[in-house]
This record gives sequence, C-alpha cells and structure tokens, in this order.
Amino acid sequence: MAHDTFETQIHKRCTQAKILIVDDSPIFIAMYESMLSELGECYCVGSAKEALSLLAKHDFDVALFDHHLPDGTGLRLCKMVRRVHSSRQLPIFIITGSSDETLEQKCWEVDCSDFISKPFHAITLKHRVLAQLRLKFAVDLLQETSNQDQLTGLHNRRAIDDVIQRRSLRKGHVFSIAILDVDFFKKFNDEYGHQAGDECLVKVASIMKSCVRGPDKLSVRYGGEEFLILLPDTELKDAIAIAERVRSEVAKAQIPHIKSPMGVVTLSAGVATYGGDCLTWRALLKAADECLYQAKREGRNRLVSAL
Ligand SMILES: Nc1nc2c(ncn2[C@@H]2O[C@H](COP(=O)(O)OP(=O)(O)OP(=O)(O)O)[C@@H](O)[C@H]2O)c(=O)[nH]1
Repeated sequence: MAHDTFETQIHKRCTQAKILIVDDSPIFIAMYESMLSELGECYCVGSAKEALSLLAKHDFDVALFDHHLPDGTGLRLCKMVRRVHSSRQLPIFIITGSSDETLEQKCWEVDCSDFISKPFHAITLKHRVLAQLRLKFAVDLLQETSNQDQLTGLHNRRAIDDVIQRRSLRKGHVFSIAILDVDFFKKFNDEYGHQAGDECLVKVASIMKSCVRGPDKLSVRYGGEEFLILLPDTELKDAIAIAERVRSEVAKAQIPHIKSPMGVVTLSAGVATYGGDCLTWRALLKAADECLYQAKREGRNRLVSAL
C-alpha cells in the first residue's frame, strides 16, 4: 500500500482540524465559523470558563480567543492554557478590537502564536490560521515518525523516553514492563532469508498491537528481534496476563520455523514491576531482562516474571 507523502498528510490534517473559538458575540462566532469551515470543525463557546472545560476534554489543533470575554480576557486565558496544558502544541490566536497599543506586546509575552487586530479580512484570518496549522501538523508528524519503528510501525526506543518523562516512576505508582524476544531468530533468518525475517517481525508486531490496547500502554521495537511493552498503572499480574497473551498468540499464529524445536516462531518473555528492588528505570529494565534470559535458559517459548 502506498503511503501518503508528508505534504499530503499535512494537507489532509489541515481539512480536519479541531478549532476552538472563544467569543461572546454570536455574530463574530458565525463569521469565524464561515471563514474557517474548510479547515475543519469549529467548537464555539462564549466564555473563558467554557473554553477551559472544553480544553480539558479535547485536543484542539488551534484556538482563537477574543480578547474581551465576559469572565476575563483572551490574554489571561492564553496565559492559563500555556500553564495548565504546557505540554500541548496548541497555536493560540488572540483577536481584539482594542486600540490599546501595549496589548499586542503583552500577548506575545504570554506566548500567543498570533495576534490579530479587528477589522481584518476573511482571507487574512483563514491563511494565518492555516499557516499555524501547517506548522503544528508538520511538528506532530515529525514527532510521530521520529518515535516510530519504520519496519513494524511500533514505537521505537526514542518513544520510551517520552513515556518515562511523562509518567516518571514515583512511589505509589505502579509501572510494569515486559521484554519479549523472538526465539532462534538467527536460525530463522539463516533458513528463510532476511526478507522473510522482516516479514516475521511485522507479523509479531501486529499480534502485539492487537493484544496491547489502551492509550498509555506502549508496544516498542526495542532492538532487532526484541520488543518491549510499557505498562503504566499495571500490576504485575495484569502485565503477566498481557505478555502471556502476546506469547501464546504468536505461537498460535503457527509461523513455520523448522530450525526451532517448537517448529513454529515463538517468543520468550520477561516481566517486572516497579517497586521492591526496582526503583529506577534501569533497575526495572535489568530485572525484566534477567527474567527474559531465565526464560531462554529454561527452554524458550515461556514467560518468567520477577517476584
Ligand atoms: N530479518 C531481520 N533480522 C534481524 C533484524 N534485526 C536483527 N536481526 C537478526 O536477529 C538475529 C538475532 O540473533 P540472536 O541475538 O543470536 O538471537 P536468536 O537467534 O533469536 O537466539 P535466542 O534469542 O537465544 O533464541 C540476528 O541474526 C540478527 O541479524 C531485522 O530487522 N530483520
């Protein structure tokens, strides 16, 4: 299947954007909606309070704040959003009819992405919003691709750092990991060729994707034929169940491997949970890795867990 080019993907996203409009004037809201309708879906509210509650529920791609709001100012709202949602890449426009010459400077200081004075032309607004969306989607796509393994489409090692930074290991938080490794993969490559080896890794990854669900759980291609599952807020027994499911589904897929005593492609797995002896990421990884090697020593196609 041919993949969309980078430019095509950005173009597509620029017609499906989620746009937040905050203005207490129904006339202006209707105007913005008609100016921006080609770029995506507009969510319109009349106050800062309503805007904050929508921002808590949705990931918007761009936001337009009128400066004068019944319960504050666009400037204050922008400042608050930058503080509360600091990890988001959200372009924020502040739009004003005010003649206060110092206002623009203050808006740049709270990190607005663009500042527009009324009156303005529809074409100006549309293209300035489009320019911000293009930039946002380009950054989003670069981030997505830089965190993705090209062969399998799983996350790569770089993505692990993001999760660990967001969900740092803390006392009172459960965090489990599973390391899974294809058994006798060198022999598989030697027997069937490197391309068949690649296809096998793609199949294993696709089984893993179907077994590991949930926005926080991350399937990673950690190295050649080694995979990692990051399981925040997951107790050891649940982590074992997930990894065991991946192991058994791969065995059930019956991918032929005549050079393995099992006759089919199998996985060995090691599972460990943060806590006890594992109080750092390195210690957690080491514990899971030791379990994996125990599983290999004990005959492969099995799972060993710490504790
Ligand atoms: N086809 C293919 N092979 C790869 C890739 N990355 C690593 N490999 C191969 O994976 C094999 C891993 O071999 P080993 O580390 O000896 O492990 P193994 O043969 O699976 O043995 P055990 O882990 O002990 O069961 C090597 O032959 C690598 O060349 C890849 O992207 N594609």
